[in-house]
Amino acid sequence: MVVEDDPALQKQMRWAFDDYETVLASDRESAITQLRRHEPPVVTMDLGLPPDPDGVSEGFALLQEMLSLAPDTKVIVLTGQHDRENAVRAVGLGAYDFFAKPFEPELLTLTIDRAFRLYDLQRENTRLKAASGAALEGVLTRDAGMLKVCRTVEKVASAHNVTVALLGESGTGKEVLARGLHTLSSRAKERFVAINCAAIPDTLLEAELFGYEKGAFTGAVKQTPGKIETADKGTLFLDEIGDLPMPLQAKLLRFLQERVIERIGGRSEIPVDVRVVCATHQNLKRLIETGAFREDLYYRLAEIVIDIPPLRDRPGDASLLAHAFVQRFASENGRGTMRLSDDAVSAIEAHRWPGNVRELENCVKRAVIMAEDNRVTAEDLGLAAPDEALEMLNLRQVREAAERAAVANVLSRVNGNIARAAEVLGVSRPTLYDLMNRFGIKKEA
Ligand SMILES: Nc1ncnc2c1ncn2[C@@H]1O[C@H](COP(=O)(O)OP(=O)(O)OP(=O)(O)O)[C@@H](O)[C@H]1O
Repeated sequence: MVVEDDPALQKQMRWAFDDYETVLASDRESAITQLRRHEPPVVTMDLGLPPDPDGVSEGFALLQEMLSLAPDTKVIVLTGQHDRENAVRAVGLGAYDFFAKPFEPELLTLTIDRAFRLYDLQRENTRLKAASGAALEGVLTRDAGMLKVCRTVEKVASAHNVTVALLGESGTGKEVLARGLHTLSSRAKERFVAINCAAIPDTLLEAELFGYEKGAFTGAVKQTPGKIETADKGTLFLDEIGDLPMPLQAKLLRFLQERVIERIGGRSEIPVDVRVVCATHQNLKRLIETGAFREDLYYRLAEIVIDIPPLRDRPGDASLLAHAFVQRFASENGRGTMRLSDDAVSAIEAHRWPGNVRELENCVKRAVIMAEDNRVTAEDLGLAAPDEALEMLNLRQVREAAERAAVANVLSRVNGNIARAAEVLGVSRPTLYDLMNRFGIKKEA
């Protein structure tokens, strides 16, 4: 798409880019309409657009609107000569590149070619990721919320000193994500050391975390480094951090501030370089209110907070995971190929899974052993088969329901304005009328 308000220049650009299919727009409104309708991979845009052709306010407003509607679009901003400031600002906002006017068409074409290539590669990458089902090593999901969590983990991984708090119900995959984070980080070659603060008695936890010198207490027969020290250069995963007793909270806070530890009974300070990832199913904010968790420690631990959705809020994931677990346990148990019956899949999708992925994993493990033949039924899983027939869920029906909801929603938001609704939905007015007819939606309703 070429966004340019000067008709002569518009024509010249269309001619210069005749290798591409080009759509034109001359102001913000028409550009957004075209963006919605054609989803152009690459956009060139002038910053000076009416009603502010000599300023940049309209151009920047359009740039931001386009990138929030279609973040993958590669936008090349055309600026005035020597207008470095606006060029840098545009790239800072997410523009792909900038070019000073007047431009040489051959040079701009090279940049456009590159933008197309990048767009295609990113598309392919997204497609491959979706196809393999592996959003992050060890993490299976197709749910948008969970995929977003994975993207956040990927981003945070490269900031190798930032502490991360993973919050979510039991069994949602906090440890899997912590391991994924470690594997993607520059610390991947070093150790990933996990410790469950709830599983170790308070009296032993300090020794476990900080280590001890020989003779520090009865039974301390030899010098022993703690988990923090063992994780040096790597990642320390503190699971169930909400269960850390108060005195140890103070000690952990001191470590996070100073980055040195002292073993129990030791005299020297040992510097340790670790990234700390912690997790809990508890509500830390509430623990802080009741005085059970230190607020200052929370802010040290939770530089980045990642909320993990429970399995019941990830539509489709339960059956995706169940199919994968069936394959894994069938081959581990030497049962060849096994599959889930239709009623089993329906029952899995209908169940609420209070214990999340762990509960599902255990349920499938047991069912694979219990199954009479190579089919795992709802009964093997110990779940009631819901009445809902599988045929109810065909794609056409789902698509139609989604289309109907979108049309109705947009129409009510634009107060029945057909032209505006068609624009937002990226369809022509006749198409919108067809859709309304088909779904029996009235303009006024
Ligand atoms: N998205 C996923 N894909 C594949 N396996 C998963 C996924 N999420 C969790 N699992 C598996 O489910 C089990 C529980 O996951 P994990 O131990 O990471 O949960 P958790 O949130 O740390 O649980 P807890 O709070 O009880 O410690 C593990 O066996 C893990 O391998």
